[in-house]
Amino acid sequence: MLDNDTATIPSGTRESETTSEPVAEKKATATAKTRKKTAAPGRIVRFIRDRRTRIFTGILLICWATFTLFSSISYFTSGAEDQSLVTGNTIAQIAERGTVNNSGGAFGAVLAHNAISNGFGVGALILIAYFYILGWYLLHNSRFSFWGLTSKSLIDAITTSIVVGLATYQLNSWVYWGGIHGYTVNSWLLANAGVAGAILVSAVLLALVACIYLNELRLVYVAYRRRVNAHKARLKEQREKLEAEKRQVEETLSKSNKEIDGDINEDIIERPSAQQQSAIVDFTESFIGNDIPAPQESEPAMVAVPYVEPNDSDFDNSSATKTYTPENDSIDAPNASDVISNDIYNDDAYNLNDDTIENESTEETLDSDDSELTIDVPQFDSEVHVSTEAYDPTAELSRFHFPSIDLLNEIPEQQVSVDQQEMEENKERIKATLANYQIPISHIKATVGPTVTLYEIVPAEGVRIAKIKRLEDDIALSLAALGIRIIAPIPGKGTIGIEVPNKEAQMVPVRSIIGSRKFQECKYDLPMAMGATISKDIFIADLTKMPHVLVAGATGQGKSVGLNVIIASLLYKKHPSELKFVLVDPKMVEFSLYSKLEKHYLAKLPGEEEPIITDPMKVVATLNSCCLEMDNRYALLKEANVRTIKEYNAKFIQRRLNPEKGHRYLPYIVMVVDEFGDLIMMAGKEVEQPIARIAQKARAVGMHMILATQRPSTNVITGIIKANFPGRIAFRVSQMVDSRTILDRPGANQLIGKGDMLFSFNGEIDRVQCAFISTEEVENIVESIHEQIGYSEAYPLPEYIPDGDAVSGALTQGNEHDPLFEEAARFIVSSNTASTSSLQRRYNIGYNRAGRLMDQMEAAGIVGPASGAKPRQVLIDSLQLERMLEILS
Ligand SMILES: Nc1ncnc2c1ncn2[C@@H]1O[C@H](COP(=O)(O)OP(=O)(O)OP(=O)(O)O)[C@@H](O)[C@H]1O
Repeated sequence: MLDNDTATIPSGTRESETTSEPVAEKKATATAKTRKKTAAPGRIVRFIRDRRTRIFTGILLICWATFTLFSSISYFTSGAEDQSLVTGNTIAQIAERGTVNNSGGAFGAVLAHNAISNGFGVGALILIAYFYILGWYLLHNSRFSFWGLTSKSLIDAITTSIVVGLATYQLNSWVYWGGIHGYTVNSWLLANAGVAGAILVSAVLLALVACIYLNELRLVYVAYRRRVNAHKARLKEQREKLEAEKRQVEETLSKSNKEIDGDINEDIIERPSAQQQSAIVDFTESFIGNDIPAPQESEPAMVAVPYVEPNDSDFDNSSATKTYTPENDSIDAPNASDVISNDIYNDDAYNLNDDTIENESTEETLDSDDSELTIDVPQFDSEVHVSTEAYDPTAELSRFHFPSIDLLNEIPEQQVSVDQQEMEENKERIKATLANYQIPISHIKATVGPTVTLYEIVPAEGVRIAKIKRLEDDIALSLAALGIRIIAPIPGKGTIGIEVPNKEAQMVPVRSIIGSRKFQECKYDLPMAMGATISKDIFIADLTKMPHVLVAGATGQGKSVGLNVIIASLLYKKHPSELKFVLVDPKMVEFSLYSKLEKHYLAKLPGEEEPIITDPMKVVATLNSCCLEMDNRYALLKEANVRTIKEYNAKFIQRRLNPEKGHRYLPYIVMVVDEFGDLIMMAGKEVEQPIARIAQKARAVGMHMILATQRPSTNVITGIIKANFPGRIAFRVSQMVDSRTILDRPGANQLIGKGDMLFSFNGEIDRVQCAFISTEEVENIVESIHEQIGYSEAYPLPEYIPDGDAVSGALTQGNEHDPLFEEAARFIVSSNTASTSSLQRRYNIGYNRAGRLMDQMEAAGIVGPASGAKPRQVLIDSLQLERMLEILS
């Protein structure tokens, strides 16, 4: 430290050392003295600021404050007895004289007496608090304003002393509650300024304290208001909720009553009186308000008792307003916690068709002399009547975000390769060629597209269109260009089009299509962004309208790119809960990239390892399984009384379909089969049949198919497939006959390749330049989805067991039962309904397998024989079944 100090001696001082020794010595001594003086306060400050000093002082202050607090509290209780001892004696004398009552001993008694009676009265407690706060700050090494805290505390203590002193001035007490200080100040004020003056001074002091703590007071007030407002909002919300629920219950009741009015058989029905009905509403309301009444004999036992059943599907915590049903003959009494849930499914609501309603939990019949209801209500095909919150299919993956558009490459628009001169020359050639055949034209206009330029001709009056059409080859010859296509006439335009390929084709980046406003705002159910038309319009088609698409084109013409664009555009628009793909790829390389989407977007057979199907035999099983899924979906639609998947899902979202009855949200399923021709060659009819079934029927249940093939020959695209695939995409094919197979007309053979395609739907043909998506872009999209949380597994397709194969043969011939036999038998017996469709739905199996199970149960004597449309009879109970299963095993 000293060394350092020496080092800072000014240079002038050092110079003088060399000139005169004695002067230098004097100066050095003086400097050292000054330095000593300045070093001393530095050390003190450092000592005070030292963390250890602060902690120790903090502890000391807190101990001191605690001792003073105890002594002061003790002083208030025992001070009167100690007063004579404390007054006029030193601490040593008090200790010598005898026992003091103060818990702080002689010292505590004197301390408290001086702080309270001789000091600030109860205001002394503020000073104790001051020591606590000070000690706390020091202990925690917190930054604070010492003088601010000290002055505020003093002002508080003085104010308290004066205000309390005035308030207790007349009080005949052993202690000055405002201390000597308060008493003296008030004596002076009362003597000189009167009572008004003394009150005014107290009021001014209180106002001063209020101003000092204004900010803190404001914060307290704001916090208080916030709590009050939050409480009000909560109350309001609860009130609204209760009102909404009450309205729903009333609506339901009135609907049910109307139905009852219509159908009740007068002989056996006692209709509830108006009084009973109002009691019912009250009863139901009290449940909704979580206030569950204990079952009482006089209470009307009637519909709409909310209850919660464990739900094994997506609908955890949902409750159902369930009433008496023929199956359970009773109502499960809810417990308080059960009733908290709001979601209500009530497919079963009002299926009252038996007599007395029983409360199962209490084993008591809820009837009384005047309120027993004997009701026979016809079974309605009751979809739901009460719904609260809509079901959100995306809830399970609510944090899923769609791939960003930035994952797609931004490719600057290329220069259009058709120059003005080329265009003019082509126009002249077309005119000249037509003139050679005496076809005058009144107008010609060119539109430059990404791959072709369209020359639109308006022929002079009286010219026959067929005449121009016949000149296709002549015009092509005169233009010396390949791939000329004549559209005569252009639908809806009244002109004739001649498409002439550009010398250089322009690529259409997928980003320009998917990122376009048209696509982003597109409301199609399954939008396929295809590319750009000749007039550079963005071309989007809705797969649900197609509803199945056939894609054909010679090798290397852009099929795979086209399929990737379709898949990518669907991924950009559909949430994983809304769409599933079944990807079939016999080439094994085209769709392998998508395997990472397994837990988000893919559907596969149970137990299947690979999410992309490559083995032709597995393709057969998968397609058949898709047929089962289609059948199951139809069964669900039928039960829900709707015709399309959209109506079904809408009903399900409104919670009008009970998941416990097998209903579920149905995602669209898009099956993409690449190299369909190879599959037909390998598996023939086995592949064709399920494809034809799906193509014929699956549209309504949201299952759509895209088949791609290099060989658009008639033995691949058979009549039955063609008839059921109205949407066709043709990339370039080598022969006109292939074009005819795929499009029913020539044209695809005149395309120029590299994504140049014809899109045909319902007889209308559009020439489109397919958007280009690179493998890297596909990878980016897949990766951005893969890295997000998905479902626990791929969407399970129903298990498919082929008819007549080894397994099924063994099952039936060798008297061996289906692996599901025991489970299914228990299900049938416990539910007391033996219907094949219920097995189908419950186990997600096909009709054949469910039928086989039923036959096996019939053979085992569990169910009776089939009797037309009626369900079979269940012949045994659970106990008998268990005994039978034991014997069978
Ligand atoms: N829309 C497009 N825009 C620009 N170039 C394209 C487009 N589509 C395809 N191409 C080019 O054509 C090449 C072959 O395309 P693609 O792999 O899709 O052909 P394919 O018809 O699937 O062939 P194969 O049947 O042999 O698999 C691509 O690598 C690409 O260079």
